[in-house]
Amino acid sequence: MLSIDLYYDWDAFHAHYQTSLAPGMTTLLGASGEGKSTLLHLLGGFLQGRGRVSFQGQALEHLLPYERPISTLFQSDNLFPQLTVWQNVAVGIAPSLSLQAEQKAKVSWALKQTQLSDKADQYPQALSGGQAQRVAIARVLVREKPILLLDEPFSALDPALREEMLALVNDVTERFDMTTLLVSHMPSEAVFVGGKVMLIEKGKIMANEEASVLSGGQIPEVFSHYLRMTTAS
Ligand SMILES: Nc1ncnc2c1ncn2[C@@H]1O[C@H](COP(=O)(O)OP(=O)(O)OP(=O)(O)O)[C@@H](O)[C@H]1O
Repeated sequence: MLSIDLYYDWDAFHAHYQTSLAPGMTTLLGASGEGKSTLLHLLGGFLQGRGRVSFQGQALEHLLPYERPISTLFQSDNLFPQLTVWQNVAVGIAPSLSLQAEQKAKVSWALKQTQLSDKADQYPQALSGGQAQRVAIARVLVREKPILLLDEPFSALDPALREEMLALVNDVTERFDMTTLLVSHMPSEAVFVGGKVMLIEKGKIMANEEASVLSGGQIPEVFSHYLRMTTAS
């Protein structure tokens, strides 16, 4: 269980995130500027907030980003352009890139899982957007961190490819019993991936429900305003 009770202030933005996440997929919805990315940055340790965050009883707030049991995937720029695909994954195990035989086998395994074995020697510039994000997912696999944070990583991809990537994340989450938090501004993504859905407004978690509530006949009132806004825009 990932337990969150975090405060963050920036000018007129006063966030107090209070919730807990069970293993599995959770999609974090909310309009622009409501505080989705801020929450991910606080969890990842890239922003300094106040309060507590713990995973399976272990306090995380004093840990540096690389010490936390967390991998983060951003919208873009997840790869090092000067490194090959293989090296971009290997760097998740050892920044020096000097790997033991067993670790090398793990990189090959992760590339196979993400269907990138034939791209191992290529550089990121030669990849499509979807392939580049798959490399980033392969690195997540070798890092073996139990928490995965995704900040709209597939929003630049076309809808079919986006679904393919979401299915891959879903599969990885299930197989490795991960706790995955996906930032999105598309309610349809929450329905597609299943699991839980959270709604954020002005730095507060307003709802944390089964994602199926968004596809049922009776959508909870708390989501109605947000859904009206997204369908209107
Ligand atoms: N370092 C910062 N510089 C400027 N504004 C900040 C900073 N940190 C937080 N904010 C404010 O925090 C609020 C939340 O921003 P955040 O990026 O988390 O929202 P978001 O829900 O992820 O939006 P979007 O969907 O547009 O990415 C914004 O209103 C923003 O003005």
